[in-house]
Amino acid sequence: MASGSIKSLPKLPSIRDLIKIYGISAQSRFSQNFILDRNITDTIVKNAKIDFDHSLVIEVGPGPGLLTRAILNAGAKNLVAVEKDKRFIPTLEQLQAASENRFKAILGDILYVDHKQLMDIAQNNPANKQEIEKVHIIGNLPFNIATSLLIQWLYQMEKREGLFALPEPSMTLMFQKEVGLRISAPPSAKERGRLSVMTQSLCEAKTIYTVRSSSFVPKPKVDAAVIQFKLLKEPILKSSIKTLEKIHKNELKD
Ligand SMILES: C[S@@+](CC[C@H](N)C(=O)[O-])C[C@H]1O[C@@H](n2cnc3c(N)ncnc32)[C@H](O)[C@@H]1O
Repeated sequence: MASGSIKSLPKLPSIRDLIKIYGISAQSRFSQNFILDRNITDTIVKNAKIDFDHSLVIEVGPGPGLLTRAILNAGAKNLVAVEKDKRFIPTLEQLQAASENRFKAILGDILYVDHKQLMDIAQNNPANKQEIEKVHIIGNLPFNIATSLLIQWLYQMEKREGLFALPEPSMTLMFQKEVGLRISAPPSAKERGRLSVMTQSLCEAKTIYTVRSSSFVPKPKVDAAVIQFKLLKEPILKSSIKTLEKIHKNELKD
């Protein structure tokens, strides 16, 4: 149920039915593993504790849109999603209409999308009545680009570029569990490695939920973990920018 003056979405066809109606089969080149259980998407959004009243929310890879529906039902006022597979655009446009302008989906690649374009869309959103005060990025990430995307964003966070120039950036992102464990590993953990150090030198990173592989359609080989990131007010290791720069330029392989 949405909070405040925001109305819940009207009754919509189920995601399973939409996938059938549009004849959409999951494509591995887009790392498509869908969540079709509403309890899981609702729990992810609840655990993300997003300040919907003041935040622009960006969703990566909405696909058929169950997580998107959960975000809107929880009260998002300004949600912009980037989806690379054009087969989902008609279903996302239906959701856009049902959301009374609170949601806009664009066709694009999250690795290359212009962050200024996302902010312009959000600022021109007729449902947006106030200044954007914060940004929250959320998504069940396509696993094949998840680590590169995180490294790109850490690099941008350190420089406060693009979306990360907005105040108080935070993120709720789903990774393969083993990657999530590395990202959030404390200093004494066996999973601790470069990804943990780079992430935690800039952000507080913690696992807020785990999802079994059997909850996805099609079922991937491994379970998933949802990690919450909050940018630290003062980065711990200022030298991490050098490592990030090298990785960003593909000079290092993780
Ligand atoms: C793991 S699925 C998640 C789908 C949906 N959010 C869910 O939770 O069921 C990843 C989604 O990201 C999309 N995607 C893959 N690569 C992308 C990219 N580079 N930019 C934006 N979206 C991408 C896929 O088409 C797919 O919809």
